[in-house]
Amino acid sequence: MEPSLIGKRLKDFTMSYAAAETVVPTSSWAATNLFYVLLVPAVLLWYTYWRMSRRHLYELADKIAGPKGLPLIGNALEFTGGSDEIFKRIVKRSEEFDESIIKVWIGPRLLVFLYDPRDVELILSSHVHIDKADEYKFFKPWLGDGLLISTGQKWRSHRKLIAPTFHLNVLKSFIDLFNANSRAVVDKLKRETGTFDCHDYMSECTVEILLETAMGVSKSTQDRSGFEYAMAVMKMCDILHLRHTKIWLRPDVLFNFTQYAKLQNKLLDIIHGLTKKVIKRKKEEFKSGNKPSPLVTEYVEPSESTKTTSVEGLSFGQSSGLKDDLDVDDDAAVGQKKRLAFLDLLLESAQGGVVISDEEIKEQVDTIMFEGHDTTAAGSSFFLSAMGIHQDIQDKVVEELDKIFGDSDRPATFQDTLEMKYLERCLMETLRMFPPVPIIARHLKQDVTMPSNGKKVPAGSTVIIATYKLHRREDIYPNPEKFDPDNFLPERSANRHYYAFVPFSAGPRSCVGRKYAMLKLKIILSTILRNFRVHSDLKESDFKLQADIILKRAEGFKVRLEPRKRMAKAC
Ligand code: HEM
Repeated sequence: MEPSLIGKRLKDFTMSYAAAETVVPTSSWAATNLFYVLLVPAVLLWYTYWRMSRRHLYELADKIAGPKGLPLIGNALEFTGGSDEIFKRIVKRSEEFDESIIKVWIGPRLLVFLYDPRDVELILSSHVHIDKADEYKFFKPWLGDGLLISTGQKWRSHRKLIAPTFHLNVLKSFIDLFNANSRAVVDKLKRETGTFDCHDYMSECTVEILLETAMGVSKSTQDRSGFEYAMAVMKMCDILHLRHTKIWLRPDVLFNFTQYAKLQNKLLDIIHGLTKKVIKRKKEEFKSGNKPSPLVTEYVEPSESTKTTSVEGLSFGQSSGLKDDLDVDDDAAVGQKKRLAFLDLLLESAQGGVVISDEEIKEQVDTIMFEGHDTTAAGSSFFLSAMGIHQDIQDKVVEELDKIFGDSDRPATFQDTLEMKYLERCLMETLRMFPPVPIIARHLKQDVTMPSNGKKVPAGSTVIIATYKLHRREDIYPNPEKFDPDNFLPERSANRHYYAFVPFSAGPRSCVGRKYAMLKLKIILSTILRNFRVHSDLKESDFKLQADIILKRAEGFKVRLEPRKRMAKAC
């Protein structure tokens, strides 16, 4: 090619390139503009459609009292600050309203708080409103589809399988282990000379008891992982609470970019590490031919197939008029009935892979380990705090214990726990004032008219049973801020609405560990009080309460112990 021709082509190319350079930005600018011009009406259209599809929800919500919110974010700003500040603010804000049904918007989510026993009964006793609220989904990476979260047929069949493993006859067989662990914690507490946080001890002790009883892992094979596990659970609850209250942490796409997601993964490694280890160990025992032996073998008469299993005069943490599947032995099978501990039963059921899969076992073990330890650790720590404050009440508990045990250092029997009537009232009063699970949330699939004021709570909303508020209603508990165990005298309880006291929830989704918790707590707490006088430098009004899923004292459960003259011998 001639150089002049090459030069011309090059010139043409440079010119057309330069022209293209000016054309492309112009067309891309136009395309971008067009995109935005179309996007804005599309978003507006979608928003209008979304609002219209929720018109019914807004109409009914408008009729429910509640604090005024801001556009788009609603009342989300009420949930800023530390956990204790949020708790205090929400309780205070609720006092501004006379009504016992209060709405709150967190962004587009409508939450309706209930604290009238009639409304609480309608929700908790229902077999329809059993779906857990969307807020529970943050538990999924941890608890999977365990009993706490699952719903429908899966929940029903697993509940039927698991509830009998907390039957009273099974619990009675745990008494020796409850006693041995209670004495072990007393030994550890002897190290404390000044003020300390008793929650750490209660946490470790309840994890160890759960491992030995429900999971059937003997003490000799346990290691320090129990304490590490308990601490990891506490931090996990902090993260879940953050996701409940901070609107921007709710979507996974945003959460996964935060440091909390990284921390959550680390904590889950510790938590699942323990549960996997427990299951593996049990499976190996199974394989080596060491089949689980039944804890008890009962003979069930044909006529007794629907007998109740409650004990006269003992309500196990709920109003004595209430009954749930833990009170009714509705197994139709007659003849010999072998009762297995929780994990033994799950593994045996899984042998054929029909009733429950390996993954489901893991989910249930995670659920029982969490629900079974953090709640009782908080309950027992609040009890000790209350005893430290009310020396006169503590004296009465000890007087009762002296009557039962005299000078003896013997371990407690089941019969002894039945006689701990005053201690039980103190425990119930603790659970009234400081319910370890301060709220219970359900998702409504249909509109529900509340009996207390006839208002309709719309389908699609989250109803929250505000147990903490319900338990402090002045019209039900005169002087509700006062720690008064006599609130649970039979004559006072008899005049109260059954659903005015629901620390363990109630109805079909009540706590499966209710009887286990009450029995275990009576043995641990009586053993501690037989050995120590508890002191507290703070009053209840000084407590900084926070509700990171489980109700806690933000400043820690600070108490002091003074050895009693007569010390129970350690086993
Ligand atoms: C003081 C101790 C305890 C308290 C206050 C307590 C309270 C509660 C409450 C309020 C619920 C209902 C939660 C909801 O619906 O969101 C619940 C459910 C549950 N609790 Fe407990 N709990 C305690 C101890 C235990 C123990 C010791 C275990 C097991 C060993 C346990 C296992 C469960 C399970 C599996 C559920 C889910 C039941 C279902 O949905 O069918 N809890 N508990």
